[in-house]
Amino acid sequence: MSKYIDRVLAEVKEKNANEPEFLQTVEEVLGTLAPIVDAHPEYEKVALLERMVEPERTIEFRVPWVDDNGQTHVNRGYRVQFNGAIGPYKGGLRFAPSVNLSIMKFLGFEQTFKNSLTTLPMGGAKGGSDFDPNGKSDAEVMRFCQSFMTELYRHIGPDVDIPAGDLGVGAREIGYLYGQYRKIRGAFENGTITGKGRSFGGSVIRPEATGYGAVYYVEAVMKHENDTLAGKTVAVSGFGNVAWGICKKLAELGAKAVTLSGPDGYIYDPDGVVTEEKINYMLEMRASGRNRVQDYADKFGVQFFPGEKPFGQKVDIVMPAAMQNDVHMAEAEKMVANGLKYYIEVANMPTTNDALKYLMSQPNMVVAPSKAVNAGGVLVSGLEMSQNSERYSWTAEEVDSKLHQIMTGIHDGSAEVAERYGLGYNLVAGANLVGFQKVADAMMAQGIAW
Ligand SMILES: NC(=O)C1=CN([C@@H]2O[C@H](COP(=O)(O)OP(=O)(O)OC[C@H]3O[C@@H](n4cnc5c(N)ncnc54)[C@H](O)[C@@H]3O)[C@@H](O)[C@H]2O)C=CC1
Ligand SMILES: O=C(O)CCC(=O)C(=O)O
Repeated sequence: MSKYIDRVLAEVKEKNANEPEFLQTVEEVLGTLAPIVDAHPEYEKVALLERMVEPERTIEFRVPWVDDNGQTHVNRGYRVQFNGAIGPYKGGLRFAPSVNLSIMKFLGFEQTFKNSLTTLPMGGAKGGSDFDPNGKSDAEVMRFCQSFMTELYRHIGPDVDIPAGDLGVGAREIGYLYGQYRKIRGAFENGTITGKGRSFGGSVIRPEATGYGAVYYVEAVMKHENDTLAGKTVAVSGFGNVAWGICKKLAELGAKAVTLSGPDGYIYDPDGVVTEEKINYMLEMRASGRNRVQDYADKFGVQFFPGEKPFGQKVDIVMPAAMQNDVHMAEAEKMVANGLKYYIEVANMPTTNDALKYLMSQPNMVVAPSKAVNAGGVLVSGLEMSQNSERYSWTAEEVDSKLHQIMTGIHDGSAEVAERYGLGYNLVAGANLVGFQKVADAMMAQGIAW
């Protein structure tokens, strides 16, 4: 690794010692950038990396709300506007008790390179709150969203910053957030939020986009490996929005997800989550707010493994699609022992750095990085922004074909750049190098404005 990268990493560790998730992603990304950074000694003089690891702006605010019993609660809200060099800030909002500044910064940093990979003009941001929508009534979620937006609105706009959903924020929350934004702004400025309902400017395929995009990426991997998706078994974790899109597209293409998971454990369904009834039931489980995957096992009479993760099942493909750091060394060792060939990250940073390195060191394993694999969500959000600007809606075929084409391009572009730098079929390094280069070029061209 270059001396410059080493120095910046050491400084980041010192400055952000209490932000483990942020340090983890910075270490992972910077650890792959030497081929470009070494070829550009001019980066050091203008402190390009030092600027890239510091958010342009971090907003932290109080979110008071009243529950159904009249009791007031206070949560903490965040928006981290990480890097706006290639476009307005763009990235989702996460509502989960685990949300803190470290998690917001890791997600904003990742989002910057992911958005660059999509080829669309979007900078990187992330936001959210330590509010847990699970177990809350609709009215409580609405009051929370209204209070959250009452502060957030002054920091966002169609050319400034465009939030969307992420973990814990789906169509319902986006509706409430946009309703309050419209009220405060006094204008139908729907290009400020994506993931909206169809009746007020949402794009077709946005709910499915992250999962569909991930499967399109897997198709491109299969093509590279002279293999096919049809007939493959897949271990999926999570049962939320992204897992749902994955299951739908896999079923359509003749493969099957055989596991789903939640905080309570995982289910194993040997027939696959392939029928319309099972796939639709995932939506019901998510909407119930119970956050329990055991309900699937009870309804369809399949095995439930309480307190366990699904990664030890012998399958053809593993796709973690729930939380960060779901896969540690113990899970990685099980996958290797099972002879797994395809490890496809979907959730943001689902793998610890030591487990990721271990998996990447296996000669017969293909490892695909989340910032490329899950880019379909923000990509269709970008297409939603285009449609809102045009005041026009594209058809499902138009959106889906753009999604398919760009996801294939993300895979092929990452593979090509990794080969060019002599790294072989290294999709992790390839994605980082492609994502970084565009942001670096834009920052260099814009001077030391930030
Ligand atoms: N929604 C989107 O468009 C995008 C989401 N992502 C990432 O994909 C992942 C999943 O997001 P969504 O499906 O949107 O969220 P979601 O809120 O719809 O679902 C999250 C899932 O994770 C499960 N989960 C929560 N805590 C868990 C735990 N401790 N152990 C195991 N499972 C747990 C929940 O039960 C739920 O099934 C997240 O990492 C998110 O950042 C990435 C790109 C876009
Ligand atoms: O659609 C978006 O803007 C957000 C997507 C997102 O949060 C992500 O890519 O992690």
